[in-house]
Amino acid sequence: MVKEYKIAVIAGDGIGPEVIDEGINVLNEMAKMDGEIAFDFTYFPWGCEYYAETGKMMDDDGMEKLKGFDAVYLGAVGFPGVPDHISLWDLLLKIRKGFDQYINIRPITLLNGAPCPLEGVKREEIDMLFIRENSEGEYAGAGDWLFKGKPEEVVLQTGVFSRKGTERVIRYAFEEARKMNKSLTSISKGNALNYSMVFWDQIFDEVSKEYPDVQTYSYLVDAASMLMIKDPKRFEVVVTSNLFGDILTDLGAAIAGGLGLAAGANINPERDYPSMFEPIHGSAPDIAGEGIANPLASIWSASQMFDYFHRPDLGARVLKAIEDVLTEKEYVTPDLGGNASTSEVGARVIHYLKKEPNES
Ligand SMILES: NC(=O)c1ccc[n+]([C@@H]2O[C@H](COP(=O)([O-])OP(=O)(O)OC[C@H]3O[C@@H](n4cnc5c(N)ncnc54)[C@H](O)[C@@H]3O)[C@@H](O)[C@H]2O)c1
Ligand SMILES: O=C(O)C[C@@H](O)C(=O)O
Ligand SMILES: [K+]
Ligand SMILES: [Mn+2]
Repeated sequence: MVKEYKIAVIAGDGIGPEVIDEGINVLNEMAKMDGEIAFDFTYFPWGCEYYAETGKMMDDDGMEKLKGFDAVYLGAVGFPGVPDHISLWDLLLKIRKGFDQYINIRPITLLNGAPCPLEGVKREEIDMLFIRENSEGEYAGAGDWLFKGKPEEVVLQTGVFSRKGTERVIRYAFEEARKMNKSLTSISKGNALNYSMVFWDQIFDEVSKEYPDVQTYSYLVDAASMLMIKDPKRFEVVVTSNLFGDILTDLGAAIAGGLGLAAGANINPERDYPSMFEPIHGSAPDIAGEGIANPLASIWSASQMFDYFHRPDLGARVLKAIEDVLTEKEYVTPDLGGNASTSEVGARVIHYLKKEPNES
């Protein structure tokens, strides 16, 4: 019996559609080769162009439309002409929050063949799994803008850390660390953020008592960003807040091959709502339309989708094909020092996917 998964595709803006096309080719090819699963893709034209035409980033009943899907596959949102806070809040954050995708899984792993700007670091020393809080914190959208335009103008942006929200992401991270037999590092800022991060640290301590078998570390975010460069092997599973996780995973991407190689999964662990898979990069307006965007991050997020659908064997095969392409180096995009196009890289991944089971 073939199991069919219904995927909502929001390719979005800029390089989004370019990289998503390649990810979809990989998903289809892998499914075809496996024979036991299949995908049914439905495309939604939402994003900044849609906004320019309709004044909306997505349809009013957009969330209702997405609800019945097994997953969302997203490219990127945001483009010059639409304020970034509108494109982010009316589409990406709306989905993350509306579908309670409170876990953001971002692997920072230096694959074979991927370039690393750090000297003297062994490949296996960069292998982290970031678990970013994805529903509240600094991104709660709580605040105010008072006396707009007046001399006494004041803005407030309030971090919201609920006990439920903080506990569930920390507990999720402990479970992952236990499963993987790895240490867990919490990254916070309890010295300056005297409410939110003192609370975060307290919850981390509380939950850690339930996991005496998991080795823990705790760093302030400023020191952590330095240590990720100077001594990346310290970090295995990492749990951190929404904003810190956003920043540190771009930093992580930089030491693990760049943004063109960094994938992320927005997960609703209870599976009450669809989860969403996307490269962590944005729409890259500076290279959009040139056909040179690196599709490997979006293909890696397709691999995360296989993991999520209980087929880690297929996820691992996709990742292996990405590594084959990186190791060969002949078909990589300019960000990785090559001159291949987006579609050439996608085709090369499929070439290796087809080869793998028998020949490697
Ligand atoms: N999740 C998302 O959809 C998301 C994430 C980040 C930024 N954004 C939005 O994207 C827009 C651009 O933001 P930005 O420039 O700060 O970040 P960005 O990630 O789009 O680009 C940063 C730099 O990395 C390069 N880059 C990114 N992805 C690449 C790829 N796959 N291949 C090769 N090079 C790549 C870009 O060319 C650019 O030089 C903004 O509107 C922003 O709000 C969206
Ligand atoms: O979460 C965000 O701020 C949007 C984007 O920067 C991301 O990392 O997904
Ligand atoms: K993205
Ligand atoms: Mn980001």
